[in-house]
Amino acid sequence: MDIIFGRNKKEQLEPVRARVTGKIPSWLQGILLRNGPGMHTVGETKYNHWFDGLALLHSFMIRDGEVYYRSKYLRSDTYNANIEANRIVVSEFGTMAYPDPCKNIFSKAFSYLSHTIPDFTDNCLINIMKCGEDFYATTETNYIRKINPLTLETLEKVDYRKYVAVNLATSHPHYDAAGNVLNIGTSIVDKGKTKYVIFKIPATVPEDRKKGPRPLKHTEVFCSIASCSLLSPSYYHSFGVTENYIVFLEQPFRMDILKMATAYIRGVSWASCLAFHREDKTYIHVIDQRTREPVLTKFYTDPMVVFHHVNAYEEGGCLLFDVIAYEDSSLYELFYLAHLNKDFEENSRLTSVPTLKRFAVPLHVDKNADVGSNLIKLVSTTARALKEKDDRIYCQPELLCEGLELPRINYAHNGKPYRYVYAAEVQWNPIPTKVIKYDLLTKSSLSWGEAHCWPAEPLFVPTPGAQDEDDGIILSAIISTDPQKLPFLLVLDAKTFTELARASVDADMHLDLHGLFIPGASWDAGKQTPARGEQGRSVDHGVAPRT
Ligand SMILES: CC1=C(/C=C/C(C)=C/C=C/C(C)=C/C=O)C(C)(C)CCC1
Ligand SMILES: [Fe+2]
Repeated sequence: MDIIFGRNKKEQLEPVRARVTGKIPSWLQGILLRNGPGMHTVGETKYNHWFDGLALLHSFMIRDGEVYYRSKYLRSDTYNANIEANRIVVSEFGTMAYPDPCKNIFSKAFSYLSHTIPDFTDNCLINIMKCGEDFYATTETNYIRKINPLTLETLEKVDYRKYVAVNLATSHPHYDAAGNVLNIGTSIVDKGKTKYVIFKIPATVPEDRKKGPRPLKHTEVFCSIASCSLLSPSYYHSFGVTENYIVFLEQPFRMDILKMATAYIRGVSWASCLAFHREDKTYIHVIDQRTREPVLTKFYTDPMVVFHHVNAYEEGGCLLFDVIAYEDSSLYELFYLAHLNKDFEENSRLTSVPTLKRFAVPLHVDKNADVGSNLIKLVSTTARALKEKDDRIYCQPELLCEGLELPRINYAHNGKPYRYVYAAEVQWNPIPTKVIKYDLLTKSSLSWGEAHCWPAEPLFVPTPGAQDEDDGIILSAIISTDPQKLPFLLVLDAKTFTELARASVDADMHLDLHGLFIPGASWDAGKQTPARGEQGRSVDHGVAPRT
């Protein structure tokens, strides 16, 4: 596993042509752009956690049946400072770093104090976000980094706090049909309050106002939700939207702000300030997009940890939402590199298996309904919502499928009824071995897997003019631990899950996290410039909004 997690990856600055076997559909033209951690050692220093690794962007440019690959480390301030010092000098999720070991006692004390309100990292390693015509590498702090999607060059550093009062924001924004971005972040003890702030970044802005980081300047707060606790807000990684609602889970996996404020002095990581409170509940917040107000009914469920929402939609007066849920926070524990690299099989067992669960929330609660009655009358789900005596509603999910993570859907169905989930198959071990397609209607699945192959998140790209939800292809970057096998871009028929093609790349590819597909875009492999003037003309976020 050291090959996958331990070793620093070499960037591939010059585009390298892949060896294609099979046939890539001729309509598939564009760039698959992805992000993930690629470097875990700087000089003599090592990160502790896989999510700490320095962001390595990579892209597969697909044109006329050919594929070109390139990769480049994000030149974040964090990357530059580390490389210059030849050691880790910026703290990440699982690693607390000390920039100035030789300073005298006074400057050390000052450094401690200035870290009380920490300046987080700009090592944006999780995902790629599209705002208007611009692309950003993202993590979960207040920083995002603009990038050139064609050359993978790092551009300006953007501090969300300039536009909206958030200290943290997710790497999983949603996009509406016009390409407007909807995201959620946490505002920590601002004016005596801790809240979750839902904000919107418009895809387009009026001509005369096009100055600065354009769409971001026009960010607006959509709605705020007060945190249950001032000093221990929930940690969350994503949220859900339907046509008219937003669903946000305030889960009992919480950040302890006082612990965070003293973490630097105590020499512990940010990760050690997160804890799962198995004695607490998970609160389900539902926001009406039309009024921009939270629905007043109190919905809750059992304690759980959710990283990825899959989809949400409305049916028969109910809001249904599907998530990958865990019974504890063991997933984050397992990604400590010490667990991943030694005795992999033994040390990397999850104590709870990721499970696809469907929740149903009644949108109109009958005040006269009996206490204990189930308010969900849908035939399509066994999920229940039980009325309690204080008018609170306890939601019991339907268990749909076990052993999957990194879910994606046909994004044209985001917020709407849907049938298929594409995901990586994981069982008791967090590293995916297969790509799967789960059919929510028939509760059956199809899968692709190969010995010594480790697939990344599968991404769905629709066939032009597609009729069926699964009319398209699946793209996944596969790395291999077989020294005889090169890493490759896998192209599957989304309907049948048969392999259409693979494009093997002679490069040091990393296991990545998330990304998107930019249809139509292409760079000239030789000149490294956009070809056909189609740069970022439209985008699929796994994929839909055509702006
Ligand atoms: C640096 C930093 C953070 C980073 C979190 C990261 C990097 C999370 C990655 C999560 C992933 C990849 C989940 C996949 O399911 C926090 C805790 C937000 C806050 C403190 C500073
Ligand atoms: Fe994620």
